[in-house]
Amino acid sequence: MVKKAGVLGATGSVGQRFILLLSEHPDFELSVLGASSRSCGKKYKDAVTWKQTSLLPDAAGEIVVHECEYEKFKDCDIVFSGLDADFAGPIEKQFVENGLVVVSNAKNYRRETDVPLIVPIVNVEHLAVIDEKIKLSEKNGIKKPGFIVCISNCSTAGLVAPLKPLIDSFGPLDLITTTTLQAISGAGFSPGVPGIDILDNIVPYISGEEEKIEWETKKILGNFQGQEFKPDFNIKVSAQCNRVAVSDGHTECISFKFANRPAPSLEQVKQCLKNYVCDAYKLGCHSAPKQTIHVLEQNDRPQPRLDRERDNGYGVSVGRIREDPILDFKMVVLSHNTVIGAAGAGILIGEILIKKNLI
Ligand SMILES: NC(=O)C1=CN([C@@H]2O[C@H](COP(=O)(O)OP(=O)(O)OC[C@H]3O[C@@H](n4cnc5c(N)ncnc54)[C@H](OP(=O)(O)O)[C@@H]3O)[C@@H](O)[C@H]2O)C=CC1
Ligand SMILES: N[C@@H](CC(=O)OP(=O)(O)O)C(=O)O
Repeated sequence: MVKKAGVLGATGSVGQRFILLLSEHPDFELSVLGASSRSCGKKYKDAVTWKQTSLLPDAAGEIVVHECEYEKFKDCDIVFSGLDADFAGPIEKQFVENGLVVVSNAKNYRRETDVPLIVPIVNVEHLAVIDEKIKLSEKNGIKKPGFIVCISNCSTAGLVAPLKPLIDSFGPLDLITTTTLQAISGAGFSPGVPGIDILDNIVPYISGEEEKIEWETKKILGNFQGQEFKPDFNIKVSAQCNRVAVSDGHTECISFKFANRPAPSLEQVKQCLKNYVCDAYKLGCHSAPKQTIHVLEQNDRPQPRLDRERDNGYGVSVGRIREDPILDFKMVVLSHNTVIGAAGAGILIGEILIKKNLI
């Protein structure tokens, strides 16, 4: 059965990507849109400053935008949130308390010990916590409890995607370093990155980003007991983040060292990444990438403009895999920040929730 979907923050960078991905999606019907009081009461086509390279879908353009009040969304089976993090906290909390299922891009609840932080091509197993939550609520007489699932930071998604299969095959990592080259769309549209700052330039600072990558990686690569997540604090992660003049697609130069000796060979690392099939694909999810990790052998790839659309933006590209004279290996990773790093991840999580009968 097709599920009714709402979108919070529908006019923003992530929200617009949600609109594109939900229009003509076989599992979801786009039904309610929410944004700030600046947009509410207007048709979506009049409220939004559309910045996607695909045209605004006609049907979505006619939907009237509401304020982000849960009553307006009460018929939704799932609500995807692309809200500005300054406002997401209380809004999403109120939605969950009133029985709604929220899949959020905002950072506000990512560190809660009982909230799954999901990269849907990496740690689907963490959704077991939701299963437990639902069973417990049902025992207490609550039929359809609300819950929230958080989507990770976009650079964190690109980092953990190739590392998880390596950990599964060769054991834990000891050290990880990443230097990011992040696209402009990652900074959102209100106000967004001013042209004068980014043209002919690189900005070597993104507020809060390094801390998020360093912490979220440990939760996603960690475990859970009962309903509580146990981040893997044994992994040491160091991130340096830069904004570059690219529209979409975050690039990361990553180095890493395994905890166990001897480390695998270069060939074993490449083969492991090539062979990885994510659980979402095994579940038969519509948007799951057929090839989760694209291992590129050309010396000058991946490149954002050429490689970000692999598997419709749900696949991650990895190139220049080589031995590292300080750590074990280094490589360059490219992931689409608003697809597998944000809205696409949300949609894929929604598809997984359906497959697992959690919505
Ligand atoms: N861009 C990316 O690649 C990624 C973004 N994220 C996260 O996703 C979220 C959205 O980011 P992004 O799309 O880039 O941000 P934008 O600034 O582009 O969009 C923000 C959205 O929030 C709405 N909004 C702002 N204030 C309010 C309010 N007071 N009440 C209700 N709605 C409000 C805006 O509506 P209006 O147009 O009416 O002002 C707009 O729809 C953020 O939490 C961000 O950190 C996460 C991963 C990646
Ligand atoms: N900070 C990211 C996007 C983002 O908003 O991340 P988060 O959801 O972790 O706040 C970027 O600039 O590219």
